Amino acid sequence: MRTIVVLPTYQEAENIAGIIAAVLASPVAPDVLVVDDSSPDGTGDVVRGVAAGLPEGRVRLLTRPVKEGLGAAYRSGFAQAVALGYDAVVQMDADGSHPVSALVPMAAALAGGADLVLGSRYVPGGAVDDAWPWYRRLLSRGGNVYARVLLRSDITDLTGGFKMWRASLLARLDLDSLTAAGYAFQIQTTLAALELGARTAQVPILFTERTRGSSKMSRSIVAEAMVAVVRMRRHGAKLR
Ligand SMILES: Nc1nc2c(ncn2[C@@H]2O[C@H](COP(=O)(O)OP(=O)(O)O[C@H]3O[C@H](CO)[C@@H](O)[C@H](O)[C@@H]3O)[C@@H](O)[C@H]2O)c(=O)[nH]1
Repeated sequence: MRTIVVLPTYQEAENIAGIIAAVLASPVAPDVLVVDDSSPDGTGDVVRGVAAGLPEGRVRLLTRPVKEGLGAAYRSGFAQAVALGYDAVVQMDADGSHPVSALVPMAAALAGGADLVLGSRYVPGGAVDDAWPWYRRLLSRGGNVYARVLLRSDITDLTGGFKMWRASLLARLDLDSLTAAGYAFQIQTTLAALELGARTAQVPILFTERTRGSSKMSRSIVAEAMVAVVRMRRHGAKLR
């Protein structure tokens, strides 16, 4: 199953070479597409240097002119991944927070018939490491309970950012209508998949706090998610 891992980056120059190497070494043998919002720290240059030393197509870089949020980066990356004809598309953070080892059980779940496999911190065997600040744990847990109750979903980690998509499902999403800029995009895309009748599976993951660089989480991202979930409850994933 031809797989590509989409890595959104903003200021990940310290992390990106290591995460690319770990992904390429996975038994799933994925290619990589980095979606960089013109990071001023030279993330794009690091990616170009890594790609130059590899066979054509193993590592690709999609450069976007300005920082527009996680959702916009994934919309661009997913569209390109689908257009390139891959069978499976993975989304994950580029800071080492998501375990590359989970790609193997995720791929197995997809091969077993799931259309969307979510790496979950909140199923048996899943966890968040102690280094994650307490307020982030509280925000993550609270945000998931809030979203699950309002959206009546049994998906345990709606806000998580580590997922493997069957490309044919991703191609059916009207990505342009899923306009959340920040992390609400994670909830929005999973809800859109459920609205399409997607078969889902959850794989336990250990989420580990990044050791280099900084989170892009912000109050505006949290506020957007709070409002977006209420609108999704009323209108569905497309917010209208
Ligand atoms: N291209 C681009 N990439 C971005 C942007 N904002 C963040 N990213 C990238 O998205 C990934 C996650 O960003 P972080 O800022 O490190 O996320 P976090 O605080 O660790 O939040 C985690 O938890 C959220 C809620 O559970 C998740 O939604 C999120 O994906 C991530 O796993 C990183 O690779 C980061 O470079 C952006 O505006 N543009």
